[in-house]
Amino acid sequence: MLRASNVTRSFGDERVFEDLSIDVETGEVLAVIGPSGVGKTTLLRLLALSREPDDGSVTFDGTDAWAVDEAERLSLRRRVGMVFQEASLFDAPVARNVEYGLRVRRSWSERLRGELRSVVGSNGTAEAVTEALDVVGLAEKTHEHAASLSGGEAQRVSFARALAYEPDVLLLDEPTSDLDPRNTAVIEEAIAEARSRDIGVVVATHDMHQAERVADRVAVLLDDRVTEVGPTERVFENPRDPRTRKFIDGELVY
Ligand SMILES: Nc1ncnc2c1ncn2[C@@H]1O[C@H](COP(=O)(O)OP(=O)(O)OP(=O)(O)O)[C@@H](O)[C@H]1O
Repeated sequence: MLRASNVTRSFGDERVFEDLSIDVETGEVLAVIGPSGVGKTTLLRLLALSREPDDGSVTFDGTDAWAVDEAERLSLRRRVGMVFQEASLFDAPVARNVEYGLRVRRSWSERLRGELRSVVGSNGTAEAVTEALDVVGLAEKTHEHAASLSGGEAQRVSFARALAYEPDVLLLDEPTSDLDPRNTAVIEEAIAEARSRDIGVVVATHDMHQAERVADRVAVLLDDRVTEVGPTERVFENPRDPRTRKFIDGELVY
C-alpha cells in the first residue's frame, strides 16, 4: 500500500540513508528498529509524505506522491496518521483534541461522509471520538482538560486522535519511549486494534522487545540502510545479516 523505494535522504553533507526500500501493507504492523539517531524519524517523515526524498520514490497504492500535484499529494497525506514521541495536545478538553483529527485531515466530501459516521452521541461528543478514546481506555476522560492528564494518558489521547479519523496508515514514532509499562501495554493493545481495522501500522522503536510483541514484520535500520527485513520471528531468531545479528544480540554499541 505505502512504499518507499530506493530512497536517499541527506542533511547537508550528512547522508542519513541511501537506496533504502520499505513498505507496509493493509492490516499489518511493521516495526522499524535501530539505534537512536539512525534515521527512524527521518524515514517516517518520508512515509508521511511530509518530506520529499532526495532520490527514489514514495508511492501510495501505486501513485508516486512526488510526481502528482500538491492537491493530490495532500489527499494522499490525509490517509496517513502520525503519533509522535511526545504527545502534542493543545490546551482544550480531551474530546476537542481527538476531534481535531476528524476535522483537519479530511477533504470536504470525506468530511461530509465522516459527519454521517460520527453522529453525535447522547453525551454530546461525536461517537468516533468516544469510540477512539475507548480503544485507549480513556472514554471517562472525554470532558477533562488535556492539561490534567499524565504523560502516559496524553500519549494515549494522541493515539486516539490519530485513530479517530480512520487513517489507512498509522505511523508511530517511538510511541512508548517515555511511558510506564501499563501505558505501554495500552498503546500496544491499541496497535493491535488498529491492525484489526485493516490499518497498516509502522512503529519506529529502539525497543526490540516491543517489536517482538507487536510486529508482523521487522525492518532493521543500521548505519545508512535496512540491513534486514522479514517476519518478526525469523528476523529475531535467525537473522541473515551479520550486523543485524550483532545488533539483536546487543553486541553493536552505538
Ligand atoms: N532537520 C535536520 N537537520 C539536520 N540534521 C538532521 C535533521 N533531522 C535529523 N537530522 C539528523 O539525521 C540523523 C537521523 O535523525 P533521526 O531523528 O531521523 O533519527 P532517529 O533514529 O529517529 O533517532 P531517535 O531514535 O533518537 O529519535 C541524525 O544524525 C540527525 O542529527
